Amino acid sequence: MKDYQLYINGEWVNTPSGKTAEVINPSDETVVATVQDGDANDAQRALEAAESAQKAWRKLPARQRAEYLYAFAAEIKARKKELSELIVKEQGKLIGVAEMEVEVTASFIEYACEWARRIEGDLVPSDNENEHIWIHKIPRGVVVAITAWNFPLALAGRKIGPALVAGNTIVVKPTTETPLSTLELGNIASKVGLPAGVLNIITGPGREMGGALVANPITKMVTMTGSTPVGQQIAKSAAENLTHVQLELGGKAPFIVFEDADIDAAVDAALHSRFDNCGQVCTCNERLYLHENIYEDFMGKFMDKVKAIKVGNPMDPDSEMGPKVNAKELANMEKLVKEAVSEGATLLHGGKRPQGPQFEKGYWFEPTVLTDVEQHMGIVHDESFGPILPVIKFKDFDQVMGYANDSEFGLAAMVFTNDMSTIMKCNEDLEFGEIYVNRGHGEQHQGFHNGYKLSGTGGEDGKYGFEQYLEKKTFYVKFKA
Ligand SMILES: NC(=O)C1=CN([C@@H]2O[C@H](COP(=O)(O)OP(=O)(O)OC[C@H]3O[C@@H](n4cnc5c(N)ncnc54)[C@H](OP(=O)(O)O)[C@@H]3O)[C@@H](O)[C@H]2O)C=CC1
Ligand SMILES: O=C(O)[C@@H](O)[C@@H]1OC[C@H](O)[C@H]1O
Repeated sequence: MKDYQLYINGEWVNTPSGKTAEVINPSDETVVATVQDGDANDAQRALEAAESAQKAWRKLPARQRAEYLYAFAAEIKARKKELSELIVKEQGKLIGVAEMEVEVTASFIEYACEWARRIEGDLVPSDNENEHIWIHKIPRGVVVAITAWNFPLALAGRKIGPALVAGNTIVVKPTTETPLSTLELGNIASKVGLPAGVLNIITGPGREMGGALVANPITKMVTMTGSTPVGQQIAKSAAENLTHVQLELGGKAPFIVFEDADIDAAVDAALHSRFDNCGQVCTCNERLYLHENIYEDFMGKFMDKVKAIKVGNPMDPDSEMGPKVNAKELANMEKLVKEAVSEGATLLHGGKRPQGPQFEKGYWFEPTVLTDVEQHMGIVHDESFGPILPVIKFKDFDQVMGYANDSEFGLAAMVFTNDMSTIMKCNEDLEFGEIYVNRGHGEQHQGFHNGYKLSGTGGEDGKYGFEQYLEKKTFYVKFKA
């Protein structure tokens, strides 16, 4: 079993307290590895290393910074087998999906590298004679990245790439649940010769270490992916130094199937957008709205597929759904189902740990479908972030728009219809940052992953996500007295 350390200033070091934390395999509750249980002092050390390294890193031509990151991405791909198996062990993701996650991590970084020659400012005419206005794009300084457990490596790459290409340096604090694949990026940084201090990776409890990273005046930007309550805490703390924040938080995506939809396509998309990665994706189909005239047809086809989902060992290529990430999340699944039934919902399928000796250990939960659900019920408003799907009938466009927007979240929505007028009205009326039409969820790097309301602020990916990592500096240049 490996005992990981902190990666600070290009070296592997222990936290002075000597405290460690265990990382548990969600499939069988065995200990995968230990990590340092770091604290605020380690946060300070990492921030100082990043601050010192940024002075030289920012002076490199962006193209040279990108060369380092292209090599970094290539090494991630070269270690695909090791990294994907580590992701399965720490998070319980299916091996095939973990392999995709490794590819996506490299791809996030390669996409960021494409911006190296596109960090463009403005040359603006002045109202004064013999004067120019120059607006430069410059790096912010030291970035703190705090990540969640559902795509641990990809979420880290999504932030490391743009942060470093833009000329910042970074301190990454992965979640305590799934830190291992992110820590391996320290070995990759050393392998490709990334200058010491440019990338730092530290582990420790979010409240203490994460809180210390956010509150420190060395930190010039915090980019965080995680829950809304923690994101709100980070925003409050960052306000003390007016630190720039980029928050990707919770969601409660509606999946709306209109009467004229392609039912077979909608069934397939609704299934994968709910149950892939055991429902642990921020843009998951968290509530299914079906027009009353296609309800029976849709549900007949949909339930056949739900019942056929093979829950099992994520290392088995035939498995179609693995476990929840930890005991706390599993308990929350059981709580949400119990509450929904007590409010009058019908448990149509699932709702409990699957039967069998292979499921006695681990955090297993069956694919679950709830019907006879009313819009006021808690399951329609509280994010499950797991394999639970409430289903609601609707009569017309206005009713379902009201249902969909009746949420404190505004990250993603999915809509199935072949009517262009309906699509355009959805574009007008839906209060979500990311809308998928006639397909399931799944962002692309050149888009913009942007949450409204309590789903976040700032957004990431694409041109607008890259811009978050840059500050502007304006010069008024009088070139003749
Ligand atoms: N919008 C998006 O793109 C995504 C959103 N999410 C959301 O994340 C949630 C699940 O992920 P989960 O990891 O449980 O989220 P959490 O909010 O619990 O944790 C996210 C990160 O924040 C850290 N943290 C916790 N408290 C603080 C604090 N006070 N200050 C600074 N950092 C802190 C955690 O550290 P530690 O774990 O060590 O406590 C972790 O690294 C779901 O709500 C899901 O919707 C998930 C993925 C993508
Ligand atoms: O954060 C999420 O859950 C999604 O944005 C997910 O993270 C990395 C993958 O590329 C996305 O599907």
